[in-house]
Amino acid sequence: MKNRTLGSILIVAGTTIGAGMLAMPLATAGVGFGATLLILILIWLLMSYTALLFLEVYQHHPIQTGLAALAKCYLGKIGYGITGFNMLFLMYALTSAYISGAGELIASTISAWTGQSFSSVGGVLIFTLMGGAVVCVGTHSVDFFNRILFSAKIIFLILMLAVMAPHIRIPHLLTLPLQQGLVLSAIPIIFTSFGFHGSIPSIVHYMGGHVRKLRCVFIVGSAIPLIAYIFWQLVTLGSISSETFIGILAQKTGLNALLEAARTVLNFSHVEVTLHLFSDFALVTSFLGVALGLFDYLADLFKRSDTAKGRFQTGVMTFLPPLIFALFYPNGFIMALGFAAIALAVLALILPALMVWKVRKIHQGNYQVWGGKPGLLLVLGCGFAVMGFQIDSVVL
Ligand SMILES: N[C@@H](Cc1ccccc1)C(=O)O
Repeated sequence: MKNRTLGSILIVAGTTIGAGMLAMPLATAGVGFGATLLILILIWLLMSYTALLFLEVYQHHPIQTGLAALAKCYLGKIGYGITGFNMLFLMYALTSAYISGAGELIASTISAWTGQSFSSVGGVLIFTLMGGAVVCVGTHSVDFFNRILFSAKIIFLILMLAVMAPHIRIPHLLTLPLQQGLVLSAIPIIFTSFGFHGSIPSIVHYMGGHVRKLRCVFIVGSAIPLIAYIFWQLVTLGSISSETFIGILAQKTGLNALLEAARTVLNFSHVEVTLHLFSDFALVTSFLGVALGLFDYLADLFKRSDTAKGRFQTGVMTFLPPLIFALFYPNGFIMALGFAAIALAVLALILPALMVWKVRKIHQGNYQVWGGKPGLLLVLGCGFAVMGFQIDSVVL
């Protein structure tokens, strides 16, 4: 059983650390390290708190119950519909982000190899065909690739932090926030980076619903990304001055801006290569997990058969909408991660707060998360605030 606890902690940390992390320095370039650190800690507290709220709900249900079924039980048909819609929206937005991010990386690699500029449209098509094929072939192939890539992601994360650490310059970390607006628009991206809540049902199931162990899994599993993100922000904001970063962001967008900043400032090829490889692994592992979830969800929703023809049809439904998004918005990586925050705010904040509100009226459970009604109201308020910040940054 001990192994399962450790395994679950790693699943939580592994699902959380992903492509959102790559967008973080781009979103916080003008925010300054101090403010970023505060936001990271607050969002971690919020996200681990709501994972515990889900646990409080689960103690009254069989461990195989899914999120939508829980919502139906406490929030009726409307709650069920809203949850299902937001799950789809979240998975589509994330898959779109991963496809456009990976397309950019592939295009920049091919350009560097051939010495000729290769458009990100080509990169997007190559990635969708390859990644889509792996997912359509089935869960076994995803599991196989994921194990290797997951280990590579963690190794390269540590390696990348180590090679970038000597380049930290303290004055860069002391820069104060430039504009309040930048802080607000960075929040949805950081928020998405702490998301893992879609995996809560499978982890509760895997751990047999053991509340004490699951508490540890969610707290420790989400604290590992917090530590990784703090170091990541230290090395990126510490080695690249915010003026340089903003200057580069004005010319280039998305992931290429991050790589370009590393190239101009750090000027060491091994740093750039490590950063590039980490980005590849982070994108691909996030993509496989989320795209497989979306594929299975659609297959179930539209009752597609498990034959080659049925899987092909589901594959088209899974990948065509994100592909169209990535083709229309070649630099849509950050934009799509921001949109994901809207659906995640519903699923990871508003939904658990409302469910626990109802649960406490109906049942007398053994396990009750600390904080009472003010805690739940605060979570609800944060949910609407995150949605508001994202909508605001799109509209302005
Ligand atoms: N945290 C993930 C995104 C994610 C959000 C919600 C659920 C699952 C995954 C990332 O950074 O890529």
